[in-house]
Amino acid sequence: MFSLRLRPWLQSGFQVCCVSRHSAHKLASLHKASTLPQKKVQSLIYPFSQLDAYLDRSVDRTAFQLFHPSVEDVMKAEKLFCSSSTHKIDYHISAERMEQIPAMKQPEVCFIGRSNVGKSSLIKALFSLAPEVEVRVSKTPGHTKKMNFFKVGKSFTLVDMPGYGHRAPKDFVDMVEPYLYARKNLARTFLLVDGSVGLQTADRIALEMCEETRRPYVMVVTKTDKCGRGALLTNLLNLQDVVKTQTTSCFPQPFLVSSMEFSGIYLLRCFIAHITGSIRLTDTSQS
Ligand SMILES: Nc1nc2c(ncn2[C@@H]2O[C@H](COP(=O)(O)OP(=O)(O)OP(=O)(O)O)[C@@H](O)[C@H]2O)c(=O)[nH]1
Ligand SMILES: [Mg+2]
Repeated sequence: MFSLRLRPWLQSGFQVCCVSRHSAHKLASLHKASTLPQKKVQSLIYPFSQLDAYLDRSVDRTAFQLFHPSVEDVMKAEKLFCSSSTHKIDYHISAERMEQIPAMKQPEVCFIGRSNVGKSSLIKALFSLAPEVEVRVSKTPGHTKKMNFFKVGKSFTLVDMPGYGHRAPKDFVDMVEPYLYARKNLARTFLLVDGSVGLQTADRIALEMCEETRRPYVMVVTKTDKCGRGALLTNLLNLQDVVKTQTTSCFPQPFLVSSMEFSGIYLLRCFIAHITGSIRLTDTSQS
């Protein structure tokens, strides 16, 4: 069904990545990345721009570009992700139960998703400008066992959650659900879905759980470097249809990221800075 919405000449074998993994570590900062050709910088900041050309003209693109800040705003947000003596980015605490988490004033955002979907890798990529912050990632599903809190100065807190599904902690639901329902300063939940395999049954269950909480959440499509454009677009359109027809609290724009190649990381930093009230966007009328 979705193939009708892709350009017929799209070959699914083409990789989405535009940057070799070799140079990926240099891309932690947009300042450094801006030495790359303009077109590459654009597609690193706004990953959807790479896919746009492969979509049939009949497809409505609006939802994919709702949050489209200026490069200046993206740069402004980047500063928040750099540690300094007055703005420390630090691991804060780990907890297995809601009662173990102290109340905090600063807004919080959390990352949930299936085991191995790339939650910890995404937080590590977001914190790549503060490499002293240790975020553990692993090839083995079920690696993150507790809710891990990271403070970004006095601006906001990021929470890395254990995954659900394969090898998830047995008490995952007891651990995470009360947090999603009751955490007062939770500004947004980011629900991660693996872009190379698309929406799975466990993802649909998580989506329902997010809907039940009636709190705002956002879909993040991970590992966009891992499959061809055809497969990624098919999975993305499928997800978009689910968001459009079956959700009420989900932000209509899914965020595309590759934590390996930093694509989409700058935009997500800016979105987090924006929704936590940490920056004021200068100009959205042109976007
Ligand atoms: N190709 C590719 N691999 C990725 C990406 N993000 C994560 N991975 C890989 O996916 C595996 C799992 O990554 P994690 O970040 O530990 O996943 P997680 O969701 O935190 O997993 P749990 O803590 O077990 O729930 C690791 O081998 C990562 O290197 C990505 O953007 N691209
Ligand atoms: Mg993890």
